[in-house]
Amino acid sequence: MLELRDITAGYDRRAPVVRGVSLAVAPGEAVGLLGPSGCGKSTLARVAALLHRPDAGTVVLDGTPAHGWRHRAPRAQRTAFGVLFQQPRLSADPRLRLADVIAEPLRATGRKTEVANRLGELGPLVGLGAELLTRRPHEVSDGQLQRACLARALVLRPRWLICDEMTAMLDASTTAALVAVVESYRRETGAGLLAVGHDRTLLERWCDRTVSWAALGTTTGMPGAG
Ligand SMILES: Nc1ncnc2c1ncn2[C@@H]1O[C@H](COP(=O)(O)OP(=O)(O)OP(=O)(O)O)[C@@H](O)[C@H]1O
Repeated sequence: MLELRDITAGYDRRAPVVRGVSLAVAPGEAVGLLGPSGCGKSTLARVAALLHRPDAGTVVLDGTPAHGWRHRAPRAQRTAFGVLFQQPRLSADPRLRLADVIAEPLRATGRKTEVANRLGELGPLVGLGAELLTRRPHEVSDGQLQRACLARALVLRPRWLICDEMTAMLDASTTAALVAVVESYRRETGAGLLAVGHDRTLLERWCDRTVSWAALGTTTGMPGAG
């Protein structure tokens, strides 16, 4: 179970963007979080993935409260998450070939020996052929780069996927392809999903249940901003 308990978070302690929000995702469950631009969804998604320390509240992973954030999170907790962001160009090192973007988490956790195998599995799964895997981010489209970022998110076989507007800049067919990859991974592994976005149709079709930001708690959300 991934539990967010009474989370308050933001960038200025005097004016948090997330206030007293609670949300739980059961193992294998897909939860959509729907809200307007600027309300704080991404901030909450980053808290859930242990990438942003909340000002107050607790993230509980399978009964164990998280204490460290980012690189200070225990490896077992950090690697339990695969995270996919809206803008792949901000999250992929521009100097790396796509194969190395995908393999980065394996190398960072001392699992170099698995690189060739995992690339052989994940490249075809996300629709990236051998030639594309040799290119750098500036030599591929946003959709191709997002496919690589999805493969990177899956490479350590996470128990939880956090997708923050992962398809916002993609066309309908790439969106469908990436959602299908996530769903086949979840069927195979039983991973849970928190998908954040503002596209109600997509989230309702994709997820077991969809909650709206307004129903989650008291926030200082700024509808229409951002
Ligand atoms: N690094 C930051 N420093 C300061 N303020 C930030 C930072 N990141 C986000 N914010 C502010 O926090 C608020 C919530 O941002 P957040 O990205 O969580 O919203 P969101 O609901 O995901 O929006 P969108 O759908 O537009 O991505 C916004 O008002 C935003 O300007």
